[in-house]
Amino acid sequence: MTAQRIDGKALAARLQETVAARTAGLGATQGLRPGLAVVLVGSDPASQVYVRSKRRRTAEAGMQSFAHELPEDTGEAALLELIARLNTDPAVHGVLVQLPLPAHIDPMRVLAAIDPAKDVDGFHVVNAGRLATGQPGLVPCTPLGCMMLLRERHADLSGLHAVVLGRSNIVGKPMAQLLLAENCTVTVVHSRSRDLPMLCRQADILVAAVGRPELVRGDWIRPGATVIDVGINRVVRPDGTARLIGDVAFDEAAAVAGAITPVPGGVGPMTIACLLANTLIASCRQAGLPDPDLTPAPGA
Ligand SMILES: Nc1nc(=O)c2c([nH]1)NC[C@@H]1CN(c3ccc(C(=O)N[C@@H](CCC(=O)O)C(=O)O)cc3)C=[N+]21
Ligand SMILES: [Mg+2]
Repeated sequence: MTAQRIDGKALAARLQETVAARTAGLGATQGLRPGLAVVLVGSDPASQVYVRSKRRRTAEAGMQSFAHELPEDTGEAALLELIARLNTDPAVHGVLVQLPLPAHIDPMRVLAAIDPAKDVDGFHVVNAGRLATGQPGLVPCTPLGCMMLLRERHADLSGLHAVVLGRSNIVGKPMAQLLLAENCTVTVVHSRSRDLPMLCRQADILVAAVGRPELVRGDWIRPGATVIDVGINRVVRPDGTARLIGDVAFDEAAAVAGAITPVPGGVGPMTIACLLANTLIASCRQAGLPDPDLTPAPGA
């Protein structure tokens, strides 16, 4: 048996197209142009690549992109001051501070400073609390993208057993909340869990988000399960070139699973498309407009 490959790159392109169409509509009917500010502190090369890619996709969607690149030795106070300015800037509807931050800056303080209405990462405790209590807010991009990928395979998740491997605030915990809201039975497992392979084998849906290259082997997968691989691990080949691998040993898992997302081309592209979707949603709410319809136009 070979699993269905869930194509995140194609789904992300479709979502981005829909977001771009709705963005153009907002401009034409409301004179409103969504704006996203992306803040990068320091010069971590991987972060620079991600941030550049976010800016390019923001512009492609017809949104305004505001770039703020601060030196590595920027103080926490200066960063908080910038966030305060972005919070009150009417042209800015979304604020994203790229993580990780340099060690001398407390990420919790920084995330707490972002206006929850502009928190397009969905990392503010107010948005985390809204998600946990079933109230409308902004949902973290990676788990939101994972839910859209799951919908490619499952019309209804009700009653399915979902196992989330990883308990981070940015993926594992919000992922568990979203699955619970879709009536899954949810188990969250992590590095201290006893017998990880046995626990993962219970999963109709397995979401791997631990950041350990190819931790999940073929014999951890229940036959026919849907596997969502959130891992983005950069590994260097013997010849010195780099490649990306997931948290799941793809070939082994694909031989057992019913459906699986690849790395690259799975969750990663959906994360950025959902960032644009969140920026559009935040813009509409700040303008007092209803949420945009993000289901693709017929034939798209
Ligand atoms: N405040 C904040 N918000 C984030 O959303 C955030 C962050 N900080 N820090 C870093 C992580 C990582 N992240 C990715 C986004 C897209 C891809 C992506 O598009 N990946 C492509 C491949 C890209 C490549 O080739 O390097 C793929 O999987 O196909 C990956 C990783 C967002 N992050
Ligand atoms: Mg991917």
